[in-house]
Amino acid sequence: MIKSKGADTMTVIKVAILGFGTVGEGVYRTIQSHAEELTAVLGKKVEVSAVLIKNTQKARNISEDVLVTTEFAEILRLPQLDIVVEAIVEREPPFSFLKKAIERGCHIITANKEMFAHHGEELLELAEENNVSVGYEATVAGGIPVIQTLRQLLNINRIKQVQGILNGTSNFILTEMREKKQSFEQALQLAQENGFAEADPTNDVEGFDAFYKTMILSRIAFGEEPNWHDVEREGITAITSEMIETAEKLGLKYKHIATISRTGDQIKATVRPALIGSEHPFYHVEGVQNAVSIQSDIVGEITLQGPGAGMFPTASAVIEDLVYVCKNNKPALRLRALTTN
Ligand SMILES: NC(=O)C1=CN([C@@H]2O[C@H](COP(=O)(O)OP(=O)(O)OC[C@H]3O[C@@H](n4cnc5c(N)ncnc54)[C@H](OP(=O)(O)O)[C@@H]3O)[C@@H](O)[C@H]2O)C=CC1
Ligand SMILES: N[C@@H](CC=O)C(=O)O
Repeated sequence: MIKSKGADTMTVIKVAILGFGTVGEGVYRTIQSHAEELTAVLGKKVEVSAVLIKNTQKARNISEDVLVTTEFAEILRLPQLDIVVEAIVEREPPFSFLKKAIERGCHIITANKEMFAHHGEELLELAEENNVSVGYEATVAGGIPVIQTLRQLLNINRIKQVQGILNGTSNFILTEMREKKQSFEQALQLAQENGFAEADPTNDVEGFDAFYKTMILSRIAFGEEPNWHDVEREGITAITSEMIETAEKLGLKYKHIATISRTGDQIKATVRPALIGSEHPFYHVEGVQNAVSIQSDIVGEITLQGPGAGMFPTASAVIEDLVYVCKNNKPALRLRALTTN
């Protein structure tokens, strides 16, 4: 049993969740299911005060004392608001919402990699000016704590290369096609039913989702991104069942792999399918699992693996960010400065 302080002497951390789909609902449920742990770690109770939605016709299982609204302005008018968690889709309106939240003095946490790849720098700068923190662990590799690993635990190591399976939907589809002989369409449908794929799965299967995640990782690992136009990006739509079967007979597997490396002052990245053999660290990474392999000068190679999408793995990343932003009540960490090899 976790010991917590007396509830009545405690102040409360008030949270708004923007979006109540797979991720938003997962965060809401996790704040409820892990209330005791949150209170023990933070010394304060965490309470969801408001949820932003779009469609008022959907039935939702949300407590009656939570403000459920389609108007972000209503959330901003709440008398106390400490953290805004964003789990919406696309760049706008999420970017505008988060800017307003920062200006109101809230810490922000986002799972929205498309928005963050485009506007992360602006949000980090604004957060610094407003003395609040930004959590974005859920933008890359679902439940794997790769951002905090790079940001907090590999500060002195000079990173040479980061490689990853960064899209859970693509890895899930390729695995289903190989192991269960499912068609691409059947596997995609299953990925959607499981909440892995985006509502519009184009970004997943055409490699854009992995591309955005790669650019976010590049900023953290190398302090900069390659020119987006120079990055070779390809999804998995050209891979047929026949190609997968032929590869399997040769002991090979198709995996969708992102690679970022630095040679001298140049950052290079590719996001594309690759045929790999059993010697590759990603050969046994199957289904919705993601993996990230980091090569750096002191430690050598580290590979992190875990669920790359889905309700609770993503909620895990958000909830750990919640603790991070509360404990680091100071300007957001600047991204890693470029070091020379
Ligand atoms: N699914 C996953 O495994 C992961 C997703 N992500 C990212 O998290 C974000 C959310 O993903 P996910 O939960 O899967 O998406 P969903 O499609 O399941 O949910 C999106 C939610 O956003 C709400 N919404 C959409 N537009 C607006 C708007 N203009 N104003 C208010 N609410 C809006 C929807 O409202 P309504 O319910 O009313 O329709 C819905 O509740 C995305 O950016 C995604 O890329 C990151 C990691 C993993
Ligand atoms: N649609 C994404 C969700 C997590 O980022 C994926 O499949 O990886």
